[in-house]
Amino acid sequence: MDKQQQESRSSSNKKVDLGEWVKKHASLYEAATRHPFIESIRNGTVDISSFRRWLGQDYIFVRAFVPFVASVLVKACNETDDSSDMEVTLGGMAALNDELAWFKKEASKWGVTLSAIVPLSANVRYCSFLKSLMSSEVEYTVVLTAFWAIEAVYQDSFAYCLEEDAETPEELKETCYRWGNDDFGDWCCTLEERANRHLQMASEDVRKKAEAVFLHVLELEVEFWDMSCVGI
Ligand SMILES: Cc1ncc(CO)c(N)n1
Repeated sequence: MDKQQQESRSSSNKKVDLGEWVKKHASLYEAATRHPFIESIRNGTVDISSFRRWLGQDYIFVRAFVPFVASVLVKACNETDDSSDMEVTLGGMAALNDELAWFKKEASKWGVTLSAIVPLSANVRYCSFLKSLMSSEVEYTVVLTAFWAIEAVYQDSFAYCLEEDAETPEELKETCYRWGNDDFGDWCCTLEERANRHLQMASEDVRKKAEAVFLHVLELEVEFWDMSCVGI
């Protein structure tokens, strides 16, 4: 192998993984997972009208998330022959079925009328970003990265509200548990492993796109939390 070949081989073998990106962009990751809204749930000072706003808006988001996850599933089936990829995404789809039912139940508990919710602008922006990722032009590695980032932010944020020293109000624990539970944590780890595997094999160009999408998801998550606590 000549030097040039060696260099190109070593650059394609360069260790890239999502954990490295979390470290590299720690302040943005922290802004998305330790947002004042999440801190207010964790310390029990949460404004209930903010929580209700978040609940209604997130229901709209999850409805838009379903076709996005379906598009990831289609790409998994078309672009890889590894059945683990299909299975992890299919597991995510199944969980969304439960999640929509849960939103309806939770909304009635909090007196939120889901049919009357108008999406706020941060939500509209996030949903149109999801739509843009559904295009067949967007590589599987890139959408898998986005899928992981979207789920990981919720997992990390809500698990934080369930830590031993958290003072999360009893009536919000079920919500936190929905995303903060260990099974969902394990599933996110599996998704992360799948995404890492594809990132390792990807071209530099696709890795760059995946990193940009990761950052954009974090920004949109921060805006989504911001939207939930306007006016307090
Ligand atoms: C805004 C937002 N991000 C991530 C998730 C996780 O599913 C969600 N429900 N809502």
